[in-house]
Amino acid sequence: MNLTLPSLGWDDTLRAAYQRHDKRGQRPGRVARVDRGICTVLTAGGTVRASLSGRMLGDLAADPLSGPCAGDWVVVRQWPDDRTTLEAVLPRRTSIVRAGASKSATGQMIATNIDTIAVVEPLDPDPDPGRIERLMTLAWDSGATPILLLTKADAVGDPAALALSFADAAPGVPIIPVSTVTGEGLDVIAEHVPPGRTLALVGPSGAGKSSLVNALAGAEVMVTRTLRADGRGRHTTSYRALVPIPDGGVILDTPGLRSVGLFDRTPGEGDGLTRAFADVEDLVAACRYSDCRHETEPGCAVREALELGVLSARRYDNWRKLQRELEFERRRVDARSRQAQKAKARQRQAAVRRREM
Ligand SMILES: Nc1nc2c(ncn2[C@@H]2O[C@H](COP(=O)(O)OP(=O)(O)OP(=O)(O)O)[C@@H](O)[C@H]2O)c(=O)[nH]1
Ligand SMILES: [Zn+2]
Repeated sequence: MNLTLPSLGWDDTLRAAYQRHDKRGQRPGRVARVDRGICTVLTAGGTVRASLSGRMLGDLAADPLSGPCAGDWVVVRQWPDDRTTLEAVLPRRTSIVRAGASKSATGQMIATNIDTIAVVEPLDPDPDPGRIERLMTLAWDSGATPILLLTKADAVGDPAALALSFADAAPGVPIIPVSTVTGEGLDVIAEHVPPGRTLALVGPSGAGKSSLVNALAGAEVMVTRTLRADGRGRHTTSYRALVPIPDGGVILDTPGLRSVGLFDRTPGEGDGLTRAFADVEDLVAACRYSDCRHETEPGCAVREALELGVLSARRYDNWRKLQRELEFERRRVDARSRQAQKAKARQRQAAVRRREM
């Protein structure tokens, strides 16, 4: 099995974006991983390790999210002295950002250019619908198409019935019971990742993500052998980050992706929550008052659905909780960007004063 650029997702849009970078010594590639500023990039000519160009470093200082990240399509440049630098990041189709855990206002780019994002939840022990909803919010926000994988289907009596009972937690999303023991559902997952497409798995530790990656990759040994054949086999681990599915696309699997939480992609939008809770949003739209707080107001469609049991109290409570979390995150991000703006203004004033002296 050969890893070609098209099998990794290289297409006409990317080709067009690459055009202005198309010079001698430069070529496109896809980032498999980033370790302390060194990027492992898969190119048509093999795997290369690239450091950031001066301009990329400058861009990065101005906007931390502009830096290369696993999944990015990039331009690398080969220098006569055999150094390789990363010159540019091509436009991203989708991205997963983790809310800035500490100082940053912008958050951290975790993975990009994902087409299908699988929320992975085990059927055994009991699945947690709240966790599914949380990750669905993240999945919708990324711009990729979510699917829900209920793993360890072999460990429960009636996986199909169980899957149905979780339909509420993920409206509008394909729900696929899978087992790496019996192989159930693996072909269905593969259908969601045709050649050129990228799949990412998110879910709790122990949900069975590694087992799924191995089962989907199937021909893991073959991949390793191909790597050795091109003489650059020493970076085999890099392929753990972008794993090809035979006759299909690739799986992007990074440690960062495995531990994502909720985040706020674009301050002021929170679109993922709206989509993950499309049913609740529909109810809200049907409330008599547009500023309904769904407490004691007459004509409240949300309360009515709760009383009728159409909407579960659990799901409703989780929706409110995630809303509060996003609101908190948004305020935090706003405060940080205000601080950053003030700091910039002070720097500018100081510069002006220096010139005037
Ligand atoms: N019965 C059953 N067990 C499974 C299945 N898939 C995985 N397991 C078991 O579940 C455990 C966790 O599987 P992993 O694939 O390591 O889970 P993970 O999500 O990668 O966990 P992290 O690496 O911590 O993120 C292992 O003991 C697997 O053998 C399955 O389809 N059926
Ligand atoms: Zn209401």
